[in-house]
Amino acid sequence: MDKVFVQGLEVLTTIGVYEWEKGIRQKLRFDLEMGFDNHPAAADDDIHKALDYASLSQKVAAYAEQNHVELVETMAERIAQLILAEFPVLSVKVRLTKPAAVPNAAGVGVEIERFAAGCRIS
Ligand SMILES: Nc1nc2c(c(=O)[nH]1)N=C([C@H](O)[C@@H](O)CO)CN2
Repeated sequence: MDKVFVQGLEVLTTIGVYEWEKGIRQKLRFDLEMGFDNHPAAADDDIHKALDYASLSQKVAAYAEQNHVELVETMAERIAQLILAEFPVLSVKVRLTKPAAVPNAAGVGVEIERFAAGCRIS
């Protein structure tokens, strides 16, 4: 399956389990990979037939900045559902890193993969 990806999309937002985290903004890094048929866009050299990674990145960043949750799991799930709802993708993989959460770790986080209805390959 063809892919369109967004690597290292950084967003500042309020996220965390602990009280001290609810009054600050922390950096999140999104790595996104969407299953999408790139052939029609390539055949016609037409952005309207492509999955516009700029528009997708803007929507993901705006959502993450404006919506505050406790868990990275929750944010990753909501971002996956947002992409599936708003873009004609077959699948989406969301890797969400919280770079400064654990001292001496370069990053911690989660990775999930979700599929559009009827697109699950087992
Ligand atoms: N599986 C998770 N573990 C933890 C999370 C989380 O979102 N998912 N969050 C925290 C705290 O918010 C942490 O990031 C603060 O340093 C702890 N564990």
